[in-house]
Amino acid sequence: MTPLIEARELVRLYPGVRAVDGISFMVEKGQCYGLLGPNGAGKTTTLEMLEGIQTPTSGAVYFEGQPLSRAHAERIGIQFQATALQEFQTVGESLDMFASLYRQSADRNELIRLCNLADILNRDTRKLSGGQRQRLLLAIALVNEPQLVFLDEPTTGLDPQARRNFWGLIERVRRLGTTVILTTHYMEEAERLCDRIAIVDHGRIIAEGSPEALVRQHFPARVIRLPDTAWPDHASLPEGALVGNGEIELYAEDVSRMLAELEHIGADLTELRVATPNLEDLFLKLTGHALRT
Ligand SMILES: Nc1ncnc2c1ncn2[C@@H]1O[C@H](COP(=O)(O)OP(=O)(O)OP(=O)(O)O)[C@@H](O)[C@H]1O
Repeated sequence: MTPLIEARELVRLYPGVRAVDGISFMVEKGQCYGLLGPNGAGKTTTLEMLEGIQTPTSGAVYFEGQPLSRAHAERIGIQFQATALQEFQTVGESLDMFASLYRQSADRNELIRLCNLADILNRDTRKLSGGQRQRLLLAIALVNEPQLVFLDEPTTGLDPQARRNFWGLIERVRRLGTTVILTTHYMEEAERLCDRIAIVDHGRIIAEGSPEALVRQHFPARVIRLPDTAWPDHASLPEGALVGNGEIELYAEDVSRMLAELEHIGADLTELRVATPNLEDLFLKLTGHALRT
């Protein structure tokens, strides 16, 4: 199947900076694809090349197998990090103004319902909370009923509740069949929303795949911890076990089997914990530095 959009060997140079250094990936119709990486990794620059806003220094973007052109602009929607909303406009007026820029526009009432804007339609756009502003910016990105919507760090700066609400909204947009490409530096966001992610660092993709598969591939073993007092005196510790700070740490690729063995030797499992590595751990492992630096 032809991917909806494809980045092929994208490079973007600025004076003294290789902002994007050879990025390739494909996004299928209906997928949610995430570019995950720290500040300055090259996510926004990559997105802007996919959107047609920036010209690659080399490489190319293909939309349904064709080189990206102006004709594709009608089929994409963009939620910018900081779209300058017009002053002295209400939410409703702002929506109408953006809708008037396109030949085809979404049903107004459906868009208002989808993005939960009914209660703030008459509010001045300067008086919106962070979450309300992001909802309006998303509605604006969807105003032309795009097949593909780009969200650049859509929840940066939102409080945890507003972030979760926004995730619910993106899930609704996906259920309508819209393809989503987003950038984020929240691994929880990528894990929750994305079918596939590319981990970007220094302008390159250092790992790509579904969040679960990436974590499984790089961390086949789960960490099992239990207090050292829980270990029966007669039993010897398995190879590779670590003891310290009053705890025993064991590694298991098959957690159920390890639990059965522990039960068999008579270990006290009351305070046992199983730690599951996440994308943050993966990022640290791959790059040697934390995601939020
Ligand atoms: N117009 C520009 N001129 C010069 N350098 C730029 C320009 N835009 C971006 N850069 C540099 O390119 C690199 C990648 O920036 P980019 O904004 O794409 O990263 P990012 O991953 O989106 O970061 P953030 O999460 O902060 O938005 C950075 O080093 C940045 O300083």
